[in-house]
Amino acid sequence: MTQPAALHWLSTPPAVTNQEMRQLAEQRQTQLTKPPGSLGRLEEFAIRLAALQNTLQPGADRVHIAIFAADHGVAAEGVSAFPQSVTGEMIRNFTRGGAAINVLARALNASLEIINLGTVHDTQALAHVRHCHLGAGTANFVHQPAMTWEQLSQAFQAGFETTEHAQQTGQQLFIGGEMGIGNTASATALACLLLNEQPERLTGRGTGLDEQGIAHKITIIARALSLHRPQTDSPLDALRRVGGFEIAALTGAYIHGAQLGLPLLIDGFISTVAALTAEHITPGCKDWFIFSHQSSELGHALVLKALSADPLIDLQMRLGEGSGAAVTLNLLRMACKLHNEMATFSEAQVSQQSELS
Ligand SMILES: O=C(O)c1ccc[n+]([C@@H]2O[C@H](COP(=O)([O-])O)[C@@H](O)[C@H]2O)c1
Ligand SMILES: Cc1cc2nc[nH]c2cc1C
Repeated sequence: MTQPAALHWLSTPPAVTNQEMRQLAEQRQTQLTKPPGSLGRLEEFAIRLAALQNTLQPGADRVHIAIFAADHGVAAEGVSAFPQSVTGEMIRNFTRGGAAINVLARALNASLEIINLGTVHDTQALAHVRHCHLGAGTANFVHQPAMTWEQLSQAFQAGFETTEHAQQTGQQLFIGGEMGIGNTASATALACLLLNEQPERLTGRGTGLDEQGIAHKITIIARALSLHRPQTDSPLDALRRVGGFEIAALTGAYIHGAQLGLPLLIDGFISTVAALTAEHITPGCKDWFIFSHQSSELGHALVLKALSADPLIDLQMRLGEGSGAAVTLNLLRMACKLHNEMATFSEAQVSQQSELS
């Protein structure tokens, strides 16, 4: 089977960012009571959000966080430091409020949604989880494509619905997160296909492999690439062959968010590979991405570079769950407050003239 007609929406171009609003916001920054440029990158964050939100009063108060979870067939190859059962166990933890992202979402007063795209252990009995069961995890991509076209299409649909709902409920910003044991192997293989890279340059520790574990993970990814590389004919096909359900759903959420003109705060390595995939499938999506942090996963720096991204912070985090993005939210909120609430030189009757001019 080839690409299903249900994916026709992927060819809708991303929304256009408002350059006039960007100029107005830049102008306002020069009028605020501070030496020009003295708020450093905070100035750029507010200017960027003003252009994306099409307003001189940008904000990041109404934020929706969606965590996409799924299992990976490639976990059978011993590519993670943790057993596959942890994906389902962490979904239960999310529903009980005990994971890092629960704590952050509460502290930030952000809404949090958990979507299970397909795990080995059934979580149907859990309340507060959106179930989109596409299978008991993906197939092992060392031997065959991870997904069928139908599964890929359904994962995209789950992502599409998530950003559609975020937009309809008036969110100012969207954070996508992921959880899935084995998904750094999947994201690494996908980045290798999209960027024509070798796995040695991108493969990292994930949840905590040692050097021997990393060497084995590289061998597994290299084997998968030798199977899929000659047959892969598009970024969408690359995602179907070596991606995961949650990576596909995130990619769909990003593409539709960009089409809607919803600013998207991108988390760590796996989320950035989904963002890269979105940009390869629907060029121009990256105008809507704000890269939150640089993860300590080896491949993240290279994938960020491929997107010409300069993330807000580097705290050497490597958790996933949207946690790095959530941690940067207060920076964006402060940037917006400063932009919106500081007095201008004329309002405060402060001399704007520099001695040098
Ligand atoms: O976001 C990151 O940069 C990141 C880096 C390494 C690991 N993770 C998380 O760890 C899990 C994948 O690690 P692994 O070793 O099982 O492939 C998955 O649940 C991710 O959310 C996340
Ligand atoms: C415990 C645990 C929590 C996580 N959250 C995201 N990925 C994870 C991986 C593990 C192993």
